[in-house]
Order: sequence, then structure tokens, then C-alpha cells
Amino acid sequence: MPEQTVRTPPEVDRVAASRAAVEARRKRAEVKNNIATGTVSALTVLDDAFADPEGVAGRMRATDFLLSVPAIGRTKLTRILEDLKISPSKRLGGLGPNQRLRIRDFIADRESKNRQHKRSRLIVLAGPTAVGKGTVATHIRENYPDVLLSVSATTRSPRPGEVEGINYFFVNDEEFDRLIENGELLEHATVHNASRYGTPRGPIDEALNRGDSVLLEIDIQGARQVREAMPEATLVFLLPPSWDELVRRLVGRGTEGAEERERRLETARHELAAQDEFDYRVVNGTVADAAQEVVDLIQTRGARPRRTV
Ligand SMILES: Nc1nc2c(ncn2[C@@H]2O[C@H](COP(=O)(O)OP(=O)(O)O)[C@@H](O)[C@H]2O)c(=O)[nH]1
Ligand SMILES: Nc1ncnc2c1ncn2[C@@H]1O[C@H](COP(=O)(O)OP(=O)(O)O)[C@@H](O)[C@H]1O
Repeated sequence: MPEQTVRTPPEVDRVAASRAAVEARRKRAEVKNNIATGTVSALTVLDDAFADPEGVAGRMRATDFLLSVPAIGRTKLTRILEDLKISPSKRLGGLGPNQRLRIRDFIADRESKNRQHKRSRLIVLAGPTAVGKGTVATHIRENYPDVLLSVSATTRSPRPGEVEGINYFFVNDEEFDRLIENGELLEHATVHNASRYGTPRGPIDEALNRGDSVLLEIDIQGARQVREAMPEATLVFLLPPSWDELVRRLVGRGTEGAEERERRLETARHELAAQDEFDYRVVNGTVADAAQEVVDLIQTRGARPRRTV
């Protein structure tokens, strides 16, 4: 009896193989794009590749993988591959144990540095009473037009010279309650055991969606809430050059009586203890320098101080 073998015609094999190859290339391109845009961590892709050497990530060439990592170009690539002792044609899944360790350490180190230096477009400026938060924020509003200063709602009465919608939105208790109930505040707090203050959410969302930078000048309780709600926010703690200078500024401002000053200084001691929770600390020596330092921490689209003549 003649031997019966079922054969797929070779052209069918070839078509199926080339479809599979196209699909695999498409998936690899998608992974590369996800690494490049930060949608997926390069470290996760490496781990996938090592767990499944024949999978999408495993079949990716080390060269293509590294080139998809932000800020690695062809020039750096050559040096990196040399340092890692990996040949350009190697696929991730085919790397030896030592090569895997080296490339993993390299990517882990890079991602941790990126996290530390990542600049956000939402920046929160907080610090103890009278350190100069309001003064520095005003300087930024007047000199760095690219940075939007959020205007808070408050239940306290306007001080002489304060303008509705510029310094604050002055509201009564019922209106403040309504803002909270309607979910219109990103955060809110009672400050100095007196009035309530809150950050309207709408203008911030709009600004960030437009790609603009936003500065919030709020108290420490508020800063903590923003961190919870928007972990990508950068938190900056404004410090006085010394405790004595803080007291001088509080007294010099002359807006509080002796008893209220004592109460605020007591609060300031607790507030200073919270500085380690913040991403950055800026000493308010001179207003212009402190403002410049804060602006430098914001990811702006090329914010430059407004020219003064
Ligand atoms: N949580 C929170 N605090 C705010 C907000 N707006 C202002 N503050 C804080 O409220 C405090 C009192 O501000 P203000 O009434 O201008 O008085 P000042 O302390 O004498 O400048 C300051 O510490 C501000 O940072 C806000 O929207 N939310
Ligand atoms: N860098 C600075 N050098 C000297 N005085 C300052 C400086 N920054 C702010 N001040 C003064 O300190 C006082 C408190 O500043 P303010 O902005 O009201 O503080 P905060 O908003 O933190 O309560 C004000 O009288 C202000 O003019």
C-alpha cells in the first residue's frame, strides 16, 4: 500500500508563516511603542522576555528594545551594548544569565532615576505660615505667565486690596459645602483652625488637559490630599532661611496679633516636621531666587521669566 501522508501545500505553509511573522512584527512594534511612550515599563518587558523567550518580548532584538527606551539613540546604543557585553543581533529571550542581569540592572537603574527626576506639570507649594508662600506665588504669577496659579475658594473675608477671582473666590459656608458636595474641590481643609480653603478642580483639569502648568499654593493638609488624588503632582516645601527669620517675617507682616502669632508659630513647628514628605525643599532666601527654583521644578513648555525693563 502506498504510504499516505497528508501534506499541506508548501505555498499554504509559506502564506501562514508570513502572516504569523507579520503579526509578530506588529506586536513587537506595539510593545516598542508602549515602551517609548511610557505606557509600559521597559523592566516589565524584560521580565516578560525572560519568562517567555519565544513570546513577543522574548523575540525582540536587544537593539530594538534599547532603542525604544526614551533618550537612548543610536550613538548611546553602541556604548550601552558594549558595556552590557551584548551583541546587537541578540534577541532578549536568547540572552545568557549574566547578560540578563546586566541589562536588567541597567534598565532598573534608569527607571529609578527617571522617577526621581520626573517633572510634573502640577506643582504644589506648601510650607509653614509666613515663610513667604503667598509672596513667592505672586511673584510667579506676575513674572512667569506660562504658569497658571490656581485660585482657591475660601470662607475667610477679603483683606483690603484682595480681589475676588484673583486672590481667592470668597464664598460663605453654605457655598463651600455645596462645592464639596458637588465634588468641585480637588482638596479642602480648615486652616489655622479658622477658615476653610479649597482648590477648584475644574480649572486645573482644563489647564493640564491643555498641556499648561499649574501651581497650587496651599497648606500641608491640602498638599497631602493632592498627593493622594494626583500622585504625579510635585510637592515643594518652602523653608525659611532660619527659625528667627520666620518669626521676623510673621511679625513683620503685621496681620496677626500676639496671641494668633503664637498659635501660628506652634503650628509652624509641626508643619516644619512634615518637610520630609515633600519631593523638594526650596529655601526662600530672596523671593526671585525661590520663585525661579520653584519654576525650574515645573515641567513647562519653555517658561522664561518675563523681561523686566
Ligand atoms: N488646603 C488649602 N489651603 C489653602 C488653600 N488656599 C490657601 N491655603 C492656605 O491657607 C493658609 C492661609 O492663607 P491666607 O488666608 O492667604 O493667609 P496667610 O496665611 O496669612 O497668607 C495658607 O497657608 C495657604 O497656603 C487651598 O485651596 N487649600
Ligand atoms: N524672601 C523673602 N525675604 C524677606 N521677606 C519675605 C520674603 N518672602 C516673603 N517675605 C515677607 O514675609 C511675610 C510673609 O510672607 P507671606 O507671603 O504672607 O507668607 P505665607 O503666604 O507663607 O504665609 C510678608 O511680609 C512678606 O513680605
